[in-house]
Amino acid sequence: MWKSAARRTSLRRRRLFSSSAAPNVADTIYALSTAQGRAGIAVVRISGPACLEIYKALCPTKVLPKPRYASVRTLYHPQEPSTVLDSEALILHFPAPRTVTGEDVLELHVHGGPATVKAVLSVIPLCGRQIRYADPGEFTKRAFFHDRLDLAQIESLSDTLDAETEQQRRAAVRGNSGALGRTYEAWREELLQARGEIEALIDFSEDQHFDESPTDLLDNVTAQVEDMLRSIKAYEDGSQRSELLRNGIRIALLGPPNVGKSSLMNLIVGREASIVSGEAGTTRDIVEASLDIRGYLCSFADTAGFRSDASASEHSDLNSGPVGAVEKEGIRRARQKAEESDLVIVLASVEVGTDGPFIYYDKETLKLAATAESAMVVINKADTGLDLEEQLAAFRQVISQEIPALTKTGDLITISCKEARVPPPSTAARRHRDPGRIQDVVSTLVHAFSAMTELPVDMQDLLGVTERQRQLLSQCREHLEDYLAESQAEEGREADAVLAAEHLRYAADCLARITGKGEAGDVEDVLGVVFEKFCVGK
Ligand SMILES: Nc1nc2c(ncn2[C@@H]2O[C@H](COP(=O)(O)OP(=O)(O)OP(=O)(O)O)[C@@H](O)[C@H]2O)c(=O)[nH]1
Repeated sequence: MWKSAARRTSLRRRRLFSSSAAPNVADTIYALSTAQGRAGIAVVRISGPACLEIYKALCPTKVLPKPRYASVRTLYHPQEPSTVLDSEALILHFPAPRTVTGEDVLELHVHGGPATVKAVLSVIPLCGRQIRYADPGEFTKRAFFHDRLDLAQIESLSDTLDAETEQQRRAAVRGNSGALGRTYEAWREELLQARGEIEALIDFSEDQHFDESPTDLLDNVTAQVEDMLRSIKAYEDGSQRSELLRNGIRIALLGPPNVGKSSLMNLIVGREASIVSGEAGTTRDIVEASLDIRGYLCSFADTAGFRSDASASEHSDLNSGPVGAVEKEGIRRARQKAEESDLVIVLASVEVGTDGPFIYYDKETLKLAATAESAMVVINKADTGLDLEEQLAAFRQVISQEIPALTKTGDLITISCKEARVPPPSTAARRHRDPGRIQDVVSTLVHAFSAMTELPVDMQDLLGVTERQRQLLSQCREHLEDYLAESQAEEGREADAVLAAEHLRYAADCLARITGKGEAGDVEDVLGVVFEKFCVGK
């Protein structure tokens, strides 16, 4: 029963490829599956009908190893039997169909010296006919073709190979299990079933007896669709979180000129990415730097200092001179950067004016931070040693009263980039001290990242939802919303069951495109996008 179902799926998948896009499975493909260069071992993977022929040509005197068991063999040149290519290679044979590609697979684990690898790779095409080096991603394409993986799994495989940070890896493995594909497929079948029932009712209700009235049936389907819509919204939300992990969290550093934005960014990224100078307005354009902060990929943007009219009138001794055209453009870009960022750090500083010490900040930067998904406020130059209790209390009030959303990520952090830059007296002290309290900023950032990307334990699979899947899910959601609009009778208008059923079909098609069960044209488009990132040997 299972076998015939699997065979049907496989045949259907074969039909989905046009002749130009289908992998030529009559060819046997091979490739180095480990990285290029000198290594302890190198793995050559072979897939296709000529696996046994290749084995016999390379190891003429020894029987084929037991399936899935590793055996040591000497590899010989297929045309010069006395030439040994590798005296001790490990061979694994996986017979079709339950293999990574769905075909016969042979793995040669050879010594990883470049000459050995080159020698083995060069003789494989001599072992039989229609044997060639694999195209990028061809092993995975064959796995899809033979229904061993769905497209959601292939995307997560691609993400797993690309993962550079711990959090990217965590998001990628969530899609590997196939759970996402099973959910999409279950939803699709549910929609097709509902559509079938509605259509049967339209076609036959007049001459046959049905247990359910058309209204009851539409009501039941409506309840199902509403349920599914809730789940789809959760999946769309999950994808936004996983995108933050996958593509990195964008952080904009905002504040007036000279408060220490470049100094803070350099300290966090650990290098002189941005110019630090006592001259106000040094940073005119966006300076960006990417780094891994405790497993999270982040992209920091140092921006031009804001000088708005409000702060100019309040702190006339710091805001001297009119704002020129270049500075204006810098501020415009900073504003745009802030709007595109996931997290905004507003930097203020302790300054001493003619009337004594004060906290120098720019109100527009606070407002921009309030509209960001996450924000934090940092006060720099806390090394002045001045008593600022009163000013701090007033500043807190500005934040909590005028921009209450800003307080959601916690209290103000006071730091000193200057003290952080002065090397502590000894190595031991360096290990234990953080004189400028820069680590407080880093810890608060990590806390914010975790809140922005966190999902309940039972929803962790949603971290595997990719941007491509999200777009199709949102199209699916729109069709389901259209179904709801169409299926509900309003005053003066009867529900149109035919149109409603069509919306269910469109919604089901979107789900089919996620897993690769769509129509031929769709699948080929999607394959192009999904496979373009794959390397040879995968
Ligand atoms: N006292 C003191 N000075 C600091 C501190 N951090 C930075 N500075 C000084 O403040 C000045 C401005 O620092 P930057 O990091 O260039 O400030 P910025 O906000 O990037 O400046 P713009 O590029 O003009 O917007 C430099 O002279 C720094 O040495 C600090 O914690 N304490």
